Amino acid sequence: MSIKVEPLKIADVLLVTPQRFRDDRGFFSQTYSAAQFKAAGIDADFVQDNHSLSRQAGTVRGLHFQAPPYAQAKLVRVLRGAIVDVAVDIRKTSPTYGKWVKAELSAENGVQIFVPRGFLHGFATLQPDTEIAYKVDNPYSREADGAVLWNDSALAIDWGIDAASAILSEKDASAPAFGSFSSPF
Ligand SMILES: Cc1cn([C@H]2C[C@H](O)[C@@H](COP(=O)(O)OP(=O)(O)O[C@H]3O[C@@H](C)C(=O)[C@@H](O)[C@H]3O)O2)c(=O)[nH]c1=O
Repeated sequence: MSIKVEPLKIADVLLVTPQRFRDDRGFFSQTYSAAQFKAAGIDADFVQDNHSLSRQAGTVRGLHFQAPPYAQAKLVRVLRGAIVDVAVDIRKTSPTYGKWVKAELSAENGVQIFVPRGFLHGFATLQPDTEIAYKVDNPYSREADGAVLWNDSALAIDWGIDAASAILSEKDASAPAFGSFSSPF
């Protein structure tokens, strides 16, 4: 059993692809192994697993963060359908502050993304009935939960969907602009 780990352009954000053992029945895959992630230098003690379903293609969830002491690293994968997953660097001392990376994750490709603490995170669904599962290394806190506007022109994220028909929660649709956001990291 092995995992392939590839840094994205912001090198702390990683694509992790676990091996799939295929046979006539389908496949088997270890989607998370503490020992292997540790050996690969991925440093997170996950404490909560999340699962969400987005009914319509073009649903956007994000851009989200939890402020310290509830900051969360996330390990995201797709169970059904496909997403474009985006991470924005909001570490104030980082040379890539305000820059983003993205990756396509699908049930088919089995690719996972590791998003460290200190990033905004969001995704857009590319297929109907897309389900994702993700691990986080700090519990949910309603008070620490925050958002930045997903399609802010200052961030200029290429989501690869039709922005005019994107489906958002009320909270995400009215999230503050990046320019008026003060990063807690
Ligand atoms: C994220 C979360 C939400 N909730 C509740 C709060 C609310 O009533 C309901 C829906 O919450 P939200 O609208 O924030 O769900 P959602 O928009 O799916 O939020 C998620 O988006 C992605 C992009 C992330 O990165 C996650 O960390 C999380 O922020 O679920 C929990 O109880 N625990 C949790 O961990």
